[in-house]
Amino acid sequence: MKFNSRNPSRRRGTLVATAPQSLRPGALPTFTTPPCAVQLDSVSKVYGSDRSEVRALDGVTAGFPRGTFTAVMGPSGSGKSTFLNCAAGLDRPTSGRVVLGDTDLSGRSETELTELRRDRIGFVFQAYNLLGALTVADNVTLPLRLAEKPVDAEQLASVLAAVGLAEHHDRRPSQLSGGQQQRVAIARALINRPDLVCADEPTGALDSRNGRQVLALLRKIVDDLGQTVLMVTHDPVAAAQADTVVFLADGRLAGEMTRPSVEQIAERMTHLGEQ
Ligand SMILES: Nc1ncnc2c1ncn2[C@@H]1O[C@H](COP(=O)(O)OP(=O)(O)OP(=O)(O)O)[C@@H](O)[C@H]1O
Repeated sequence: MKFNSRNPSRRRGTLVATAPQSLRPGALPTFTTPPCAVQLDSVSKVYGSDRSEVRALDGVTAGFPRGTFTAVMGPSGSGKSTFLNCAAGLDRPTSGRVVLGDTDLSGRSETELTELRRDRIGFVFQAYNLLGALTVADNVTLPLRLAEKPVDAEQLASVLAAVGLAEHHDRRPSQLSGGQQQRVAIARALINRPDLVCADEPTGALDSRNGRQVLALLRKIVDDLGQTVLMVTHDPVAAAQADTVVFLADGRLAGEMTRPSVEQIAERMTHLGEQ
């Protein structure tokens, strides 16, 4: 397959290294399982000011090794979307830094961040965000065309085959089920062979059968293609597909679990909600 495996071995065990908080300025924490697709180093995000200030993230340090699948969970308002948005360069931390591969995102211009996101990060959203006027093939190759890169027919075919949509090349999104549309979105996220795939509630709009298929596909792109997936979810069933589940509470890391069961995740969430 041209869409090549970079990490066929499925990694388990400690995924997120929560480094000591007392880092010397400018130093990245030492992670036990390098290299990381993305690292957050003492990242805080504050919205508003003075009395309306909200500290959405509070000194979060975490690293996500390449070829791993991580779910981010926490109560509503705990900072999950802010965490994902900072990791993906969609939002700028108020302090701390985010390093994508070996690229520090701090101080980058909006244009540079836009290009980094376009070229190196794949996004999958709850609402699919496909363009209804375009065919499946044109939706999938849009990131390439926006970057003025050539569209390689073989690459397109292999990505569509990887998500099980080879037959639906010329269909419009309205001619597909919700699950199929989300698989188109995943193919679009993969077309650039990104360093990181960020998924925000990717099964939130799907019934359980389609949701299971999408989760199995996210698992497959990690196991077979060596992709790195960071997924925000409220759903313990979805999170149980991940190698590691990271919990947030009040903008801070509140622990992690390695290959937990649905029941273990649900129980942990119940206790987080009580805090
Ligand atoms: N643009 C913004 N302006 C002001 N406050 C914000 C903004 N975005 C998020 N917040 C606040 O930051 C905190 C964290 O929000 P965030 O959306 O990251 O949480 P979440 O865990 O993803 O929540 P949910 O599960 O409900 O989607 C919340 O208190 C939220 O109200």
